[in-house]
Amino acid sequence: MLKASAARPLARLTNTYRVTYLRAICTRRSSFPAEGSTHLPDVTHDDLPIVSQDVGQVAIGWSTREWSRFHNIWLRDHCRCSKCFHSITKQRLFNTFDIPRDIAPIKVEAKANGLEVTWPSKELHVSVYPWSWLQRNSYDPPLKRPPEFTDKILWGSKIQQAPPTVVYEEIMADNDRGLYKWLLNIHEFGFSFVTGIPVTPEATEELAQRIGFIRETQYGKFWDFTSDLAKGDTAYTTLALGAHTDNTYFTDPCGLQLFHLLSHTDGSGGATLLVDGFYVASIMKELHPEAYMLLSSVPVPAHAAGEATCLYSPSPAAGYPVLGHDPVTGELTQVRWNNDDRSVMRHLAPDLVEKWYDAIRLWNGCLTSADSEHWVQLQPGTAVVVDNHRVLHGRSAFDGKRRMCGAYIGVDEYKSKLAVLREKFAPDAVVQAASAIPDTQVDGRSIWNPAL
Ligand SMILES: C[N+](C)(C)CCCC[C@H](N)C(=O)O
Ligand SMILES: O=C(O)CCC(=O)C(=O)O
Repeated sequence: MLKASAARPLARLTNTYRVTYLRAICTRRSSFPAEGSTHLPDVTHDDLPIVSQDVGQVAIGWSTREWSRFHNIWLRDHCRCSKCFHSITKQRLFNTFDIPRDIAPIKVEAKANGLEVTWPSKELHVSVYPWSWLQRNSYDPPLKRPPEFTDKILWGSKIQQAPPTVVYEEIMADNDRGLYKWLLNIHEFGFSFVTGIPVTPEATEELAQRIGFIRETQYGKFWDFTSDLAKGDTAYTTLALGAHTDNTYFTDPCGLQLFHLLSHTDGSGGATLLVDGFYVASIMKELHPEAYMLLSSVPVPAHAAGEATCLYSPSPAAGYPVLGHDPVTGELTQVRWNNDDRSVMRHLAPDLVEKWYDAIRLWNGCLTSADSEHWVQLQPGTAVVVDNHRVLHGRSAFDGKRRMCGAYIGVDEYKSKLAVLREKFAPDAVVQAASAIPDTQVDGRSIWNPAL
């Protein structure tokens, strides 16, 4: 258990690992502008905001109490007229560095479609910024934003009462509705089962490719494996594997991992373990904040060295902390944990060694608790996909002949497909509001898409 006396070594940790903002995370005190400090006002055409020019800035009065200020250079840099922004490729066309540092509008006007700014230039140059886009991107102050997307649903062992599941046929249907449901499951729960899959590697590979192209690694592209050590990894044995995330030895661990048990004969065991790393991290943050901070700041080196032709370790070589956070919002964004693949802990300050081992002991205790573990015996025809940045997986030991197939999908491919399906099935409020402005929707994608 970490004692108060850990404060002194942690002070050194503060310097070494820039723990200042991490400390804010652990004590739930954000050093970031408090999101939601201002309510998102509702702009309707009959009460346009008040706009005015300040020194170097444009001020927008959403209501008597709520104002936003945008720097002139920021507004000019974000012009999305057809001369400044390629409406098909969605790339910036003009040279940001041609903007005079002290640029100031000739005039600013509140129009039904948004803020209209006329800039000094040889030929008339007018920029239009939709009100909803300005509200979404207000930075001075940040305005309360509707939830970017559906929230994550943290779960423990009780998930077995209603595990997220989609039927194969739905996913494979051309209308993409089943595919969207599947990816929403993964976004919300960090995993999803798929039932009704033809029990072949070919059908399973086709299923994986509905999300995006398969991520090839030293284990091959689409894997069809058994306990024959065909590859130099304990996954290719009958051994039990504790809860882990894959690819801790890669700088960029895969985003999704799909497993489909094709057969298991002449033996038993080989049950699949799922643990919601975000759920377990939330418990650690509440019960063991100092341990949480260590797991969030001490880098953990890892390697994959079982193949003569490969010797993987991440960049930087020190690796990454078990718990990764968004440097802007401070939210937990990634769990990286595979104690079997962990390399020599050569970066620990001497007086942190025991504290770090205490921290991972607490972490392991929470991971392996009955409240966290969801065990399931996969059957041929049912696959499981896990978000490898959140959900840990493992398996019990087994004997007999066990054939498992599956694939990795890169995290960016997964998030890109989900974003494209969102455009189709759950268009963003800003995009909807801006669609009234002509020429903003090109090739089915708005130039005001919040992802740009
Ligand atoms: C390719 N397949 C998934 C079968 C095996 C992957 C090897 C697992 C490795 N120890 C890791 O944690 O990344
Ligand atoms: O064989 C299994 O069920 C899972 C193996 C595993 O954990 C892995 O390949 O990362």
